Amino acid sequence: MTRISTSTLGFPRMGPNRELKFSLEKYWKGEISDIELLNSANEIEKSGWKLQMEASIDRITVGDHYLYDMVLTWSDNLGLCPSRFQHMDAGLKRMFAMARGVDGSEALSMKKWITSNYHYMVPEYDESTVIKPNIELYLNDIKRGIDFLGAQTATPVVLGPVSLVFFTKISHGTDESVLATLLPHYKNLLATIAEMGVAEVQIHEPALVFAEQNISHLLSIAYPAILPKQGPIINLVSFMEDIGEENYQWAISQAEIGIISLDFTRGHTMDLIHKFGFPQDKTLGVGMIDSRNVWTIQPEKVSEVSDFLKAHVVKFRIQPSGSLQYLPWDFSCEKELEGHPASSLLSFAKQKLSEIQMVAQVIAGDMLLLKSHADTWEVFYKSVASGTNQPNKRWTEQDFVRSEPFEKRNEKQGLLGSPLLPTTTIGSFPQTKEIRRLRSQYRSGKITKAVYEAGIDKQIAYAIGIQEALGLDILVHGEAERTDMVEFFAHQMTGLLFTSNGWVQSFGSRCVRPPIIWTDIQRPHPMTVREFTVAQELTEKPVKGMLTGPITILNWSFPRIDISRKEQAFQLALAIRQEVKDLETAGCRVIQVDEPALREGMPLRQHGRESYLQWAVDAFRLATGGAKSETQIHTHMCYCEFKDCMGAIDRMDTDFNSIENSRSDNATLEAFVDIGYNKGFGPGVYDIHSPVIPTVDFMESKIKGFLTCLPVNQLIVNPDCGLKTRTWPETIDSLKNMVEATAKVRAQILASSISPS
Ligand code: MET
Ligand SMILES: [Zn+2]
Repeated sequence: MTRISTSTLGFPRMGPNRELKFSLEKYWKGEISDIELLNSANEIEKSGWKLQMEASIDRITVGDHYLYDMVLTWSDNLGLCPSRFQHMDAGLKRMFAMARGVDGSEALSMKKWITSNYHYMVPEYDESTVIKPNIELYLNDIKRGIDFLGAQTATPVVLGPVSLVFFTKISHGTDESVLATLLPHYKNLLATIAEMGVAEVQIHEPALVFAEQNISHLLSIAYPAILPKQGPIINLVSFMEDIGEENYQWAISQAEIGIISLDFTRGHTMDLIHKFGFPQDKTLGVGMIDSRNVWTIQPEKVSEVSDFLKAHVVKFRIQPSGSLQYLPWDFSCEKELEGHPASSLLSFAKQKLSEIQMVAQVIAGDMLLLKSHADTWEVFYKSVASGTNQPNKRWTEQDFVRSEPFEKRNEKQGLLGSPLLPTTTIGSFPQTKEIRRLRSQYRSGKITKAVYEAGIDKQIAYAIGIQEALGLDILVHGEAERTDMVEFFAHQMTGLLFTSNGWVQSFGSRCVRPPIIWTDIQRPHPMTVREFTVAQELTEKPVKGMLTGPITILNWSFPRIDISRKEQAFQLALAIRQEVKDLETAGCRVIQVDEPALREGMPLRQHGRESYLQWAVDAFRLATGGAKSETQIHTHMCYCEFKDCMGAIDRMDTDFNSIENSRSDNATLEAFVDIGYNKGFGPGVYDIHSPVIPTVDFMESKIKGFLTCLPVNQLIVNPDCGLKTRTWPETIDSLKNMVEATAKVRAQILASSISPS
């Protein structure tokens, strides 16, 4: 059997026990120095290299152990720095200032990374930006990689120039002009790397998958200008989707590109190869090991790709579909899952390395190995009731529709006793040390359930007291009992698994532990009714029931790969639907079902979008459609572009929609106005990520601005998102100003000094 070679495209950066998170947080507090931070990061990187070496991976990436985010590091490497940070010397302090803001200089904005729950920092290029590379640290990292792994194995990663331009917000010049400024520096960089003697360089061009946004002219300008005629083989890397016909044809025609790495887990990569062929003199990087899901590859997929490669491709290698950064580090730490029926099929980053080798061996002809892999799946199937076993008719057409249209519901609901422009918040209040201690003591069995619940109730009472004192109109219980808005619900449903150490980076030092859907989902008991009741008994004002929607739970979990996402979303929706009923029975008049991840799950390409939005919105409607007309259903969404899914948002048919708005220059608000959105609407009046207290004037003018395009009875006043990352003093001061700003606008309306449209 010939051996098939293997490669990786990146490894988790946080470390086996989130070491990087803790080092970063110490560094930001000034407790450790630059050197100490770098030493800690280098140790983590080395342990990742070791695992990959032990798994005999042929090409292992180096220079990609980003301390915060790849796009941020690369913009910093090249000196892409907006004017407000230029007073700082290049280096770690400046890079973190760009990520987190400093001395009143607002941080770069943060966006969700290509259909995932990872976030990147948006680089900015303004009139004062001078491209001035600062790559000493990077070259040092490469050198360490070569010393550790050898020049044949160590494979430097570079973020490609076209992607860097594509992701940059350019306020001075054009894509072409910024690209032209960058190219000489890329050329030098690649020449410098070539001199270091490595066998291969990976140029990551994530922008390639945005095939509908025509970047091929940028590619054609960039690549001839930067690639060295001699030196390491160039591996052009893409992930998250196929790269579309135009980009594919461009890539296969580039003589200087020796390897093309494509995603075989999403999109239609095989169709592209089928249609246009794959050149015999190039190597195909077959990204068939899913870097975004913990489930091990299905045997049918191995056979399908294997047959395809034999028929169409001469030279290829096996690799993950993208960086393994979207996965936790090592499944074997999950002692509590030992012996679980799913455990032999779950693979974290370390296990993915063996999976790569397993697949490579099967494709090289080891059919016994394939058989034993198929047997593992069979054993699993025999031991679980899978989603396909559920009876078909679990819902009827009517279950997706509220019993009356919005106008009728609106009449019945009124403003629930609130005045004009009701004020509210998005759900969570500051997660103090005390709350975190309470939860962790309960988790570890140090305190009883009764003591824990009494502690939570104290927090609820405090939150209600504050809201009453501030004069807010629709109150929340504050979410003190929730570590995370998905984990909290998933924990109480059957069919989902939890890890104790399965952390994945979401942004900066923040990590999440996505649940793993392993079998049918059910909700055996009410999940939120106790806390709601405690809160509602303390006040005459309406308390919002607070739920996470089915699409967000699905998108922030690792779903089963052999059951459709739609089926899994509907199962989650039915569970939420029961909760809505129980909240109503407990006297809840307003229920907010959060869907911040609706947009993020939307496929990149137009043709996939419609069907996704169809079932995603259906799932939301299945979750909420059973609510009585008198029950006001709210939703909340944040930190994404809404413009291209407005129809879907309208179809969700919620009574109110509170959305994040302040970081986007009212663009979101305009998008709602443009489609003639006629339901209740709460565009955020202040940015909750900033420690700055918004002034009364600032919010008063925001609200008045909203009133120039929306009728007053359609508006609700709220911050951008939940307040759990803020402190109580900040929260109180900000909300006090928000209520005061609202009161001023109300008074002006009543005195008719402004006439709402
Ligand atoms: C990311 S959206 C967060 C919504 C949630 N209800 C909260 O207030 O934290
Ligand atoms: Zn939010």
